[in-house]
Amino acid sequence: MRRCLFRPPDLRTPGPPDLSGPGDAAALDHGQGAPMTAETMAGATAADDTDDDADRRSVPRWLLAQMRPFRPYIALFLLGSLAWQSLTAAIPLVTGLAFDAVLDQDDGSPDFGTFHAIAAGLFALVVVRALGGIMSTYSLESFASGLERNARAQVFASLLRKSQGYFNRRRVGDLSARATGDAESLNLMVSPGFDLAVDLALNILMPIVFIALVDPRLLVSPVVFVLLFAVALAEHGRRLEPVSDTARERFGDMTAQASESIAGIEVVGSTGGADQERARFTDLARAYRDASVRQIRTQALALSPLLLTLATVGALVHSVILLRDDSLSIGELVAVLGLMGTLRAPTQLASFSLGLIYLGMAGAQRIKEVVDDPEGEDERGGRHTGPVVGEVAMENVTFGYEPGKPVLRDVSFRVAPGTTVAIVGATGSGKSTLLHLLNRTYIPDEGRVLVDGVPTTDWDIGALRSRTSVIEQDVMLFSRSIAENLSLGSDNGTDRSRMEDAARIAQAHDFITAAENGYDTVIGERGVTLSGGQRQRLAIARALIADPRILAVDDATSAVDSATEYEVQRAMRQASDGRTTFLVTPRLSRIRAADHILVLDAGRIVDQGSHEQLLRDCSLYRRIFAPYLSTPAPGGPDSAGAKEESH
Ligand SMILES: Nc1ncnc2c1ncn2[C@@H]1O[C@H](COP(=O)(O)OP(=O)(O)OP(=O)(O)O)[C@@H](O)[C@H]1O
Repeated sequence: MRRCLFRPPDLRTPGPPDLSGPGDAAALDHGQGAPMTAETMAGATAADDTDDDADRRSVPRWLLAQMRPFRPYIALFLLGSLAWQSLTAAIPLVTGLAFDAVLDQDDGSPDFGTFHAIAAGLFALVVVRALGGIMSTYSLESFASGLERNARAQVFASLLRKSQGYFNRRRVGDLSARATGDAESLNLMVSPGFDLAVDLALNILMPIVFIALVDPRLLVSPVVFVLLFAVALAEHGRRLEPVSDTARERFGDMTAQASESIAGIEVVGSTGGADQERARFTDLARAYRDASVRQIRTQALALSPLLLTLATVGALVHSVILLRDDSLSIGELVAVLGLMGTLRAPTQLASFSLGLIYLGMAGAQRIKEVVDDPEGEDERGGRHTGPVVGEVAMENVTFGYEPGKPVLRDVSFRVAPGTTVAIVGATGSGKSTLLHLLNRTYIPDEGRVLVDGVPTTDWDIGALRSRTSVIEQDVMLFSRSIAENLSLGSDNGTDRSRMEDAARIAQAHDFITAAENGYDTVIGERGVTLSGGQRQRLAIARALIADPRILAVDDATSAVDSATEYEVQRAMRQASDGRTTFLVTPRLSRIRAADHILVLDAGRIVDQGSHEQLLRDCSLYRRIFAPYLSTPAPGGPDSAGAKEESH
């Protein structure tokens, strides 16, 4: 082979997608642009209506669409390969002429003049062949890495568009395996997979053309070989397809398990579940290894090398017969055997090439499942934009994470802008779920959520979310600088003074500036770790930078010490000032101070009103707060976890 392009997959370190470069940017645009998306989306919708086989058949079409932007690279690659292969096939022929010039002259004396001319020609052939090789290698590598990068970028972009419900139903590790390992399998499919396949095709075509030039009668052996080879290869591919699919799926399972264990490492450690996790991972790693070994074993069982040996013996016998009849010269015999020899390397590598192509197809299938899957696309978003004032209402809202299992039932309320609304209820009654409907993290199954009188499904998602902030129970911070974490998703985030103002309100400025690099301190992996209270205050600051009109706070301060809790509560109070605030909190003082309180019981609003009203009229509310009130109410304490403030 002219190049050694294959790098074992496990030795390669895929870098981050490089989106630079004009040609590549165009390619990426094409990969995600309207015409192709429409086409592929249409394909996906059709595929949903048909069976798995139909979906599998559409994978080559999807792949072709992905390859279309790389047509110039493909053309250069084919041209370079053609130059390489035709000149490689010509060399034995020219060498044969050199033999004839020296050995096979009628007068018995060698013709050195012709010999030197042929030698010079050979040198020129070798130089041109080398240039062809360089051109094809460069084009192929650009094509392969561009395809991988585009696929990766498409998976990532597509995941960012999916709704929360989509992720609830899938394993994060499996999804990231699609953006990494499966995208890489596309690269390997092209280089060296396609490269070897093109070599194979040209290496079969060229010798046949040149053998026909020597003597058409000698075509018998190679043509019979080609026909049998094609049949053997088709059968081989049929066996490779399912094992390749399984290998990619096992890779996804293994990655999903690894990422879940690492994400939950705290729980794994604290529950002593490390051995269990290790055993589970070992099982999945073994399943992946077994699937890969099965794939390679299937690859190795190709018949083509045996067929080639038989064909070469056939060509030799045939040539010797023709030589005896004086129909063939020694030089022609040398040329024919040389041409048959050029078939060896690609024939041996045919099953390897096919294996990579099938692995790439399996990877493409898994990538396509994400990219073309309309499920979870947040497409019910409308076009309504405009400033959010902050009036919020729910009208007969019913919602469940799974069909037929409603978590919220027939929820209705309406609050004016600037109202602070506390939501109380037993654990699991749907308090956090209600918050998630406000910024359309989820969409109700029935009924409507209205912001300023407009259903959230009619709002432009960006316009709605830019002025609606949710502070989650579990604060997610990225391993980036504090400043980058604070400015996440906010147009105002780059303004340092605004950021500092928000951090002051959130009671976070002091501990941020006390860190070695202040706002540029990197959190997590490579930087400092933060306490639960500090993380919460950063989340509050992050929410405030966006200057939201609607603030939803899922407050779980019970996990922090009382001094920190005091800081967090102070921050929460200031944050809600002048904003429509929805508050899920265990702090009685915060609930009592709310303008409006919703009492949830098993997903239904059983009562709503002010603290005094509810104490008077709502028995559930009284039961919840009985332990903290001077006059105990009948029924005893409830599990809502409300507690009196310590400061
Ligand atoms: N992502 C999810 N997928 C499926 N079910 C969920 C999901 N999140 C919550 N649930 C279920 O919905 C129900 C309500 O959960 P939710 O978190 O809204 O209750 P909550 O009142 O906020 O509880 P807590 O006070 O314990 O935080 C629970 O039965 C819960 O198991």
